[in-house]
Amino acid sequence: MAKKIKDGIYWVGAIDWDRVLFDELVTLPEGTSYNAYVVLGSEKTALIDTVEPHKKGELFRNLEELEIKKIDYIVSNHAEQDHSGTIPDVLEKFPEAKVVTNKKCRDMLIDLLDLPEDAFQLIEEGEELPLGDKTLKFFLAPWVHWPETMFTWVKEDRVLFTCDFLGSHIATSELFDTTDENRAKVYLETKRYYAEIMMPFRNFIKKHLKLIDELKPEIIAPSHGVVIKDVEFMTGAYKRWVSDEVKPMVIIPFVSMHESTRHMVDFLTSELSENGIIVRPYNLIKSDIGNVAMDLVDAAAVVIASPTVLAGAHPSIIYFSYLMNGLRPKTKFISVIGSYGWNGKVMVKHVQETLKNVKAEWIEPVLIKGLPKESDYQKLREFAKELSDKIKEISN
Ligand SMILES: Cc1cc2nc3c(=O)[nH]c(=O)nc-3n(C[C@H](O)[C@H](O)[C@H](O)COP(=O)(O)O)c2cc1C
Repeated sequence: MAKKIKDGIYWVGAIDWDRVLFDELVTLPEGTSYNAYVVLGSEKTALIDTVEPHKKGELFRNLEELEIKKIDYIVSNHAEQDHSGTIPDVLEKFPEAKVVTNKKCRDMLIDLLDLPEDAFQLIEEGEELPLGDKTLKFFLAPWVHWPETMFTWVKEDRVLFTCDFLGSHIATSELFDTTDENRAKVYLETKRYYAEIMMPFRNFIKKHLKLIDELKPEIIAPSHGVVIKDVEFMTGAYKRWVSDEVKPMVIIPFVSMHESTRHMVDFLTSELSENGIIVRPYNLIKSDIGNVAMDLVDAAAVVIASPTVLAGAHPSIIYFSYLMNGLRPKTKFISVIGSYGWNGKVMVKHVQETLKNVKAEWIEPVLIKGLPKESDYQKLREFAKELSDKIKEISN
């Protein structure tokens, strides 16, 4: 069902209620949506992005419901197929339409969708495209996810289409973020989206949050999840996430085969809490990596806890470390603890090599042979004290 955002601006996307995994990587506890929009000017009609190809039927039904007979422009804000994948079908149905995007996005769409070069109309940063009584304006937003991403602004209505930026994976029949049912979910799922997708680009995002402050949109319409009316609340949350500030919190992602490392984790957890630090131990065998990523957004420290396995760290620890290395959180301190049978140093080296892009201060690891004994607990107590003091120092 098409949904009205403002006069002449409609949501025409699709809701994927039971999708559980995105990019074969990211879990979707709330499903997701692919938000396409139409902007009906007095002279021209623009479609803003499309939907995942398996949902194209819903997009076409929504266009029919609005009795759209002609599409002049298909604006592509981002080349990824969950937004662009139905462009070839739209072009087939509306052959007179031009795909409007920047040069980089055009080149990517040609590669990803095998579109012909003459299907495109290129725009530059700040260029305007008149639709009659409405005008589109384009802002390039390179690396606000991919290198070709851009935003589309409807000047007269103060609506900003930001594609993945400020989006959230939520399937809901409610269009806006303003219902009580949506509010709680929106904050959480927008943070999850930031953690899993946007965190590596936090320095680029800072610049584009400033652009949003300048534009002062009434409505932000991203390409996943709900349409945002409470712009200040959501950009305020994003500003905190991309800032250099951290919470006095330690995440302990851990694996333990025979409980030795787990005893270390339990002891460290209680020591750190006694020192007034928030602690989140995550058993990686049972945890949703998205929840861990959400805490990576603002935790001051990460202590990775692993037994030595096959002359390295446990594979689940390496999976996590690899993701953390790619997500590049603002974590200030990092360390490793764990139990070994005959050589624990190889485990530490394995983790450190995997985390080479994380720019945090390394705290001396604590390695224990077999089960922790009283002298080992003393080492962990000292480790907890050192870490807590460092965190408190930067929190004041
Ligand atoms: C499959 C397997 C492989 C292991 N490989 C190593 C190894 O390469 N080097 C080592 O020092 N210990 C190795 N160990 C011994 C464990 O590191 C040791 O038992 C440790 O205390 C286990 O910690 P946990 O109780 O937290 O699982 C291995 C143990 C298992 C079960």
